[in-house]
This record gives sequence, structure tokens and C-alpha cells, in this order.
Amino acid sequence: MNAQLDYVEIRDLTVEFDGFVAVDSVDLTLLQGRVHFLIGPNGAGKTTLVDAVTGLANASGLVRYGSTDLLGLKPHQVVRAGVGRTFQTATVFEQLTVLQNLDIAGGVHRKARSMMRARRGIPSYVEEALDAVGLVDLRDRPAGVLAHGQKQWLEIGMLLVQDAKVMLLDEPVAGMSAEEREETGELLRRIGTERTIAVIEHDMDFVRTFADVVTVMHAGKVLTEGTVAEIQANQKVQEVYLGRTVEGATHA
Ligand SMILES: Nc1ncnc2c1ncn2[C@@H]1O[C@H](COP(=O)(O)OP(=O)(O)OP(=O)(O)O)[C@@H](O)[C@H]1O
Repeated sequence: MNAQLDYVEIRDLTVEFDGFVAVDSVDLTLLQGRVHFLIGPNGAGKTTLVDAVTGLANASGLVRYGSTDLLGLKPHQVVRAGVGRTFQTATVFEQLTVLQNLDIAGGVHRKARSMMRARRGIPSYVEEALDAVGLVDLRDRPAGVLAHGQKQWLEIGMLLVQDAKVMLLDEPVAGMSAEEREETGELLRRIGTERTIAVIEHDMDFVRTFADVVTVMHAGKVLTEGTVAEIQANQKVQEVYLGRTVEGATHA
């Protein structure tokens, strides 16, 4: 099969807040099959970029996915276009079970999917998502009792049942144990083969282990892009991170 690769094309993306340019003429291409990391010091504009792509921040420029320009769409329309995201703080329904959370997330495409329901009552795509994110044994637990890492996996599971072909994840491993981070990285690798995945991350060990490509942002702009090795050897990147360290030390 010669399936055509999916990609998200971002051109000249700019977000301004009352004259402050948080994202400044960013060009970025996210390709299916590569786990793409967005890194950069605090305030670099990473989350704002994802907000702009997902309809949560007004922006100018172009964000094309397939034949759709995502800019100007409402958040729910972006989801319907196949683009999903997670937040730094998990946004699951705490009182509802894992299964109910997944079922609600699946409502986005309910009509098309009701035809595929399994006989036992749990839709096959929900079963697949539970399995993919390793929450089968916890499916009847209220989401509120899940550990932090498990909530992040549930959110990723919710993106799977939404059939998100593009996933934008905001610091998914923050607060996770080393083992949970490893499992999350493996999960991203598995689901990333058929999807377009971009991950905002500060944990450089995680980035080093799981990144296929890294884009470094600084002060709203793309500073550089490359493999982990290229990024680590880049003088400008070292200066940006050194600057932050020195500044942090000064304020400590
Ligand atoms: N709604 C807003 N109104 C005004 N300024 C904002 C708003 N949202 C973000 N900013 C500013 O835009 C800049 C970029 O913020 P953003 O959260 O995108 O950075 P980031 O790279 O994601 O940082 P972090 O790694 O700390 O999450 C920051 O200076 C922030 O204060």
C-alpha cells in the first residue's frame, strides 16, 4: 500500500495579545509517522501555538490539515476535522468511570460509529483505546481516583476514540514516574506510526529518548529544527537554555 502521508502545514502563524507577539511568524510542518517535539524555555509560545491550531487563540497565517484550513474554526470543528489535543492539566470527568469518559469522547463521531458497536455493548473502538492506553483493568473506576499518569493516558485514549489523526500533547509526562514516562513514550511510538503527533515537553531525557524531530522555539519564533543530536550541538539552542539557567540562578 502506498498510502499518502498525512501532515499539518503551519505557515506564518502569528498570535498577538494586546500588541504582545506570543507566536511570531512560525513555519512548521508536522509529518505523520514521526513523533515531533516542541521545546523551548518558559514563555516561548509553545502552548499558544497549539491553542492557535486548535481554535483556542485568535491567530493569523495558515494552518492546513488535508484540505482544511484550521484557522478560524471553532474548537469542536477542529476536533471534527481530526485534530485533538491534551492540556497540561488533565481534563477528564472525575466522577465518571474511565469507560464513560471514553464513551463521551466517542460521541464526536457517534453517527458513523454506532454501526460498528460490538454486541456486548462496548463499542469496539472504545475497547481498542482502553487496550492501547493500558487501562483495561481500570475501566470501571471513576477517573478521579486514577493516578496522574493514568489520567494523561485516559486523555490520550479519549483522543483515540475521537479518531484524532493529529494529536497535540501538552507536557504529557510532567509529574510522571520514570516508568510511566517510559510507557508513555512507547505508547506515543505505537500510535504515532499512523498519526501526526506533536508533543510540548520540558523533560529533556524524554525528548532524547523518543523524539524523531525537535523544533526549538524561543520568544515566539522557531529557533531551529532537527534531530536530537543536531539540536544538542546547536550553539543558539545552548545559548537560549544557558540564558534561562543563568537568569533562573540569578532570581533564586
Ligand atoms: N491569554 C494571554 N494573554 C496575554 N498573554 C498571554 C496569554 N497566553 C499566553 N500569553 C503569553 O504568551 C507568551 C507565550 O506563552 P506560552 O504559554 O505559549 O509559552 P510556553 O512556551 O507554552 O511556556 P511554558 O513552557 O511555560 O508552558 C508568554 O509570555 C505568556 O505570558
